[in-house]
Amino acid sequence: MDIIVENIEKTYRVFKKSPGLKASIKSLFHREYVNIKAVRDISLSLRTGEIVGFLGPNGSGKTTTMKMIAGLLHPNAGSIRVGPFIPSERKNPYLKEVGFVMGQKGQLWWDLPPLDSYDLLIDIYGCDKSSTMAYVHHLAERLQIEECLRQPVRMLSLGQRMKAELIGAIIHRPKVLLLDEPTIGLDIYSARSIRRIIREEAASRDMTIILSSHILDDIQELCKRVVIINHGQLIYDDLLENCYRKYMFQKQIHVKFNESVRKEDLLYFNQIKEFSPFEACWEIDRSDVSRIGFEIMQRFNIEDITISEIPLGTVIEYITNEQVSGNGKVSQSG
Ligand SMILES: Nc1ncnc2c1ncn2[C@@H]1O[C@H](COP(=O)(O)OP(=O)(O)OP(=O)(O)O)[C@@H](O)[C@H]1O
Repeated sequence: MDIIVENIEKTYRVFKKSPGLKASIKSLFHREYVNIKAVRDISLSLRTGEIVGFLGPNGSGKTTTMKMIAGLLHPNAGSIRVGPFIPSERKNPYLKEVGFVMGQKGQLWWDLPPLDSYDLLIDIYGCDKSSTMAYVHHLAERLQIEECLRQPVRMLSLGQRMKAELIGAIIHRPKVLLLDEPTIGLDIYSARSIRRIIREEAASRDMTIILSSHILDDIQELCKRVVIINHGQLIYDDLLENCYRKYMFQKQIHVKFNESVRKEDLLYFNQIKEFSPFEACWEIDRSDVSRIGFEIMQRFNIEDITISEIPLGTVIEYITNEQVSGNGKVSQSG
């Protein structure tokens, strides 16, 4: 199912109360509100089956945008269409096509075992009971949480709970999946198995997915395209490979020294990105890396040296800073 978002905006109206008893009493008679502009004029389109990564600092408006696409919030301006549906109308046929995982907030009932919640969800979505339960067990086996399905959710570990939440979010085989920090706080094995299921399920039915994550492995493993949101605005939209290409002409040289060094004594001073007396990191043009690496090794008493690509996190940081300072243009993937 395709998703077309045009010029959406969302402002929250929040009750403002100053601290103290006097202010509390005053607020009983005179309430003051402030407006928080969470999303300002975001436009975006996704083709059926596309998986797009949402990146951006905390509070930049990613969750708010996803909630509007899910139909949980109404935009103050602009429009959203998902396939033939307008999400904010919250019609049942749309709700049956969309799944939402919120890493910070579960949809499973806390005191019930996941199986009981799944039973209720099967009724709510009107799914066929036996084939859906077979699907649940198939997913649980692949996620290795079969033995957890009969324990109350509150007794599960974070990783087990997130896996159970993912099953709950896709139990009705939605065509659109919104994932907001699905691997937050998980160990690498749990995060990896969640990513594997998302990838396989997406491919098996051409699911359109928006994935918001601060875990860059999630983005690198699952998304071909990334969107960066900052202060409620979309500031970048392009293929992930183009993000890399933009900074591919450089590599990083990380050096650990055996003794303390002074920054001003180091070579290629203006290409140093990080420094502490025992460590330094340079960003150097690819063609100069071996020559400069060799010079550093000859000149200093070195414990360790590594040469690597610029990490995605750093690339994203550069792109965000560039867009904010007005040096770059928002890219648009076709
Ligand atoms: N229910 C709400 N009521 C009032 N303000 C809200 C509400 N939800 C979010 N906000 C505010 O809207 C802005 C955007 O928040 P949002 O949760 O969309 O950001 P985010 O990019 O998802 O952040 P994070 O990466 O931390 O999850 C923030 O300033 C936040 O404080």
